[in-house]
Amino acid sequence: MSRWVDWEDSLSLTPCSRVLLKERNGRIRRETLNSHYHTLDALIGPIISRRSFLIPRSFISIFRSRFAVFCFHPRASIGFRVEISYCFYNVEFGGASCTSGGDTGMGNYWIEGNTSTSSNSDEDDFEYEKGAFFLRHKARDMSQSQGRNHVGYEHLPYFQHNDVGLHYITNQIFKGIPKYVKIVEVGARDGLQNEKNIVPTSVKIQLIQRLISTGLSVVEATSFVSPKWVPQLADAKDVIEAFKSFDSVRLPALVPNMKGFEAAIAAGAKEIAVFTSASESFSKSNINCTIQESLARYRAVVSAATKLSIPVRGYVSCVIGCPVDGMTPPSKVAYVAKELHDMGCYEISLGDTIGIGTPGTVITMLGAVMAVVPVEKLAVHFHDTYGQSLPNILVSLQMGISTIDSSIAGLGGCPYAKGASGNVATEDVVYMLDGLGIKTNVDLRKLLQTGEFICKHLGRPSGSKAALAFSHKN
Ligand SMILES: CC(C)(COP(=O)([O-])OP(=O)([O-])OC[C@H]1O[C@@H](n2cnc3c(N)ncnc32)[C@H](O)[C@@H]1OP(=O)([O-])[O-])[C@@H](O)C(=O)NCCC(=O)NCCSC(=O)C[C@@](C)(O)CC(=O)[O-]
Repeated sequence: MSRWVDWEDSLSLTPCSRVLLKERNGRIRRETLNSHYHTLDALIGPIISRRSFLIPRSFISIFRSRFAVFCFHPRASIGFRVEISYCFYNVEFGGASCTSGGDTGMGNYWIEGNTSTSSNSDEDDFEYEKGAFFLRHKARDMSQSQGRNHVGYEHLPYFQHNDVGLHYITNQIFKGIPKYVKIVEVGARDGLQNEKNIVPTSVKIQLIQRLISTGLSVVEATSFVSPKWVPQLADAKDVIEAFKSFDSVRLPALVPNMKGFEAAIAAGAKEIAVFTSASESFSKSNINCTIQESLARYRAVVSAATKLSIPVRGYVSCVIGCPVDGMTPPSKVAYVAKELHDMGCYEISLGDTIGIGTPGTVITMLGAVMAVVPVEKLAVHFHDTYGQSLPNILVSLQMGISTIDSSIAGLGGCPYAKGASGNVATEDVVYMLDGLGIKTNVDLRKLLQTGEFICKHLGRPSGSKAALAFSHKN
């Protein structure tokens, strides 16, 4: 009752499956899985990574060796045997050898536990029934509704490469990168606020619905700012009201003062964001007050929100530089971030509003902020003016940041920041994170379809490089 399978074959081991690890010296170690594994490389990588005897170089040599893996059904002691001839993407690390613990490089693995066929049906389904909306779809229904020219994305080889083992591999180089990243989608607010032509409220609502359906857990919905300053978001009340009874996803709204806060609460907002700057000139041009005045305003807003148990996110703009004041001292960013943190903001998003940051300047800025605000309370918010967003995100991940703001199709820009271009595209961020083996719970395929949807409405190509590349392949 055994069969041979290739190492690329689907495995689908569930949490609590037990793995017996047999070393060449005959010693058997028992491991209990704490995650799902669908491929052997995903399984073996994390197991090895937990073992103190392993160093990265020996990891490579292990993967060049042959493995025998036996999988047993838990209730019957029968199973299948897997023999893996592992060539690690042709990567050669010359002279690699195992060190302490000795002889594990040619080890065998025996696996016992639940082997089950995996079902993707959960991923394909999305279903919600709340407030003014009633949606009950399969993802493909949504795709069909986008018309004949809709890009399918189903057959892209990319989608086969997302697994946990990848994180183990990338973590060898990018030490300490998080296993999970929370993406804060800002397309419906930051993405649209700069649009000249007013986007119909129904389109904004549809955009938010689609963004939710991709798996995003935070979708910034709108701003309760002066409609004279930002006419595009004058329908904030209608947008928030449409999602009044949504509980599963967080839909924060920006507020610049108490007036905005009260309007947001009246409309049914369950989370808000306040925004200030590390540059005096930008503060003046964006919210018509000094940094200190804005902080005083926000203390009142955060205090009122806290009484209602409304979480408040804080933004600091111009964390690298300002079009008027020039480069921003990192100490100034740290000061403003700490003020927001101390007044009760649960998370501080650091915005490179005009997108001039490079990994070098980002490291310096983050270093200063992390000295005064815990890293788990920080998010990064990059605009892609100089094409530096992804390297900036990568370096932020290495520094321990695990919350990233991004905008569908790379939409965006601040109307009060000359030279500010679009935000980093969510599609590009998810593509990179997937490629690093970092979990986001976001379905790239649905994201691409959502980007296509909004770009069609805006009548322009996507600002996402990944979206453009995928659409050319179809
Ligand atoms: C802050 C204000 C209101 C001050 O604007 P002001 O003109 O100094 O305010 P005011 O108190 O003198 O009031 C003037 C008028 O605005 C009204 N007003 C006053 N407050 C509100 C309100 N909340 N909602 C609606 N209306 C409001 C108020 O009632 C009055 O109406 P009037 O009597 O003339 O008819 C204005 O400057 C403003 O709305 N600014 C917002 C600008 C903005 O939205 N910028 C983009 C967001 S920030 C960003 O994009 C950066 C970020 C977050 O993404 C991160 C990054 O990339 O860096």
